[in-house]
Amino acid sequence: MRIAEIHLTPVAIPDKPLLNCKGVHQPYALRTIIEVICDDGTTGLGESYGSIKALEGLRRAAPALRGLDPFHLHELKSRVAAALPEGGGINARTAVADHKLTDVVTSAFEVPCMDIQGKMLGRSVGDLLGGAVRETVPFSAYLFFKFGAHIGQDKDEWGEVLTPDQMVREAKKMVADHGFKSLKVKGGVLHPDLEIETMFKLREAFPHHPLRIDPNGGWTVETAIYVARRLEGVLEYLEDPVAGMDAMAQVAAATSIPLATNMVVLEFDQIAEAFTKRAVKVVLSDHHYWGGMRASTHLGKVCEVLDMGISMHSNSHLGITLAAMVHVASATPNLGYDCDTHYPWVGADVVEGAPFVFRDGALAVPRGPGLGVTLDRIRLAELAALYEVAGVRERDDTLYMKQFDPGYERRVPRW
Ligand SMILES: O=C([O-])C(=O)C[C@H](O)[C@@H](O)C(=O)[O-]
Ligand SMILES: [Mg+2]
Repeated sequence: MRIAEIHLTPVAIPDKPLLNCKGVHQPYALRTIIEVICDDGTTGLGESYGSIKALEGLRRAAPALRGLDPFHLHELKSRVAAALPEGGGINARTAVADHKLTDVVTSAFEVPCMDIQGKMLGRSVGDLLGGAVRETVPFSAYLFFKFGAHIGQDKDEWGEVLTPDQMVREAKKMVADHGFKSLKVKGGVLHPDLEIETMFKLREAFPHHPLRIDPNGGWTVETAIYVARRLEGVLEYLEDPVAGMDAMAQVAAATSIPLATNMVVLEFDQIAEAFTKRAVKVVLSDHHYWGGMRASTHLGKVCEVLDMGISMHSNSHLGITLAAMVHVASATPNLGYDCDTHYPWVGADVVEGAPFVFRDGALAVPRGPGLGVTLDRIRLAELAALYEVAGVRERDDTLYMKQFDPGYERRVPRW
């Protein structure tokens, strides 16, 4: 059995005007849907970034994968590395949010290859990753401050969320809709004192929910230490309060709150430094840039050995990604925190039916062979058509923010 064909379909998904320290989400988030078809007709599904750089990498690598045995995942990586242009090779960082293009592209094709393997064997991807150690995977509510509406559109169902009380209202809706048992706030948006007040109000409204805040490196070391001192005993972890490993180490030394990251530890080479400098206590995995689903479970093992915790990062995504995330989470024994997901913010999908319904904040691990999801061609065609008219080709939260506030400047740190 060999790979015969690969189809790459960029899609646009309607998104909400969610705020972060760089700006605001555009009306559409971009993804690429990947279909890998073997010579016997077995098809594997994947989902990755939709940026120009990622698409370019996927398009370059795809022809080099023809003839590959879908079980040969080491060869997959070497073929991908060889197919990417110099500078996009194994050691080069890229515009894909600073991730190695080789890892991004390898991962994008590893998922459909493992979907194919599972379909051939009649086993789930979780089984191929060592077997699920849990039948359901818990997620946290991913809470955002947000504008009430996109430019030129009517107010969305969530309305404006720009105050601590409005955030509590958003959290109540998220929890009522999906039953989440922990709460993550995207911070770095309002003045830190208001974000501290937000966390206290969430604590009051949800006395038993673990809480986290993630300003994406948007605070100075001084601000981060100030916030951490105020929130001692309130947070389960503080995610990327500051930018850079040394700054993280400075903050870590000043607080007992564990620091988590998806910004300073993005690849295996960075773990030793984070460990030595005691900069990070919890690493957020993400199969899209850690090199795939298998690599993500290996990351779990490394964290276990180093006595670090492991959690899971997300970006705006659809159901194929969610299936992969759930399988990885199910097969990572030491995953000790509820995973992130943007899924509740996305009002569309490309998979058939509604396979992902949160119960008590958790998703059942799909049982079907492979990933356990089926492509809905009508939905795929709709989102592919949306990509053509969306007018968005790159994520640029700052550029879009300038449409709301022409004087807005991106500053890191912001506060
Ligand atoms: O944990 C994180 O850093 C993220 O989820 C990154 C995302 O890009 C988030 O900041 C967003 O969607 O605005
Ligand atoms: Mg983060």
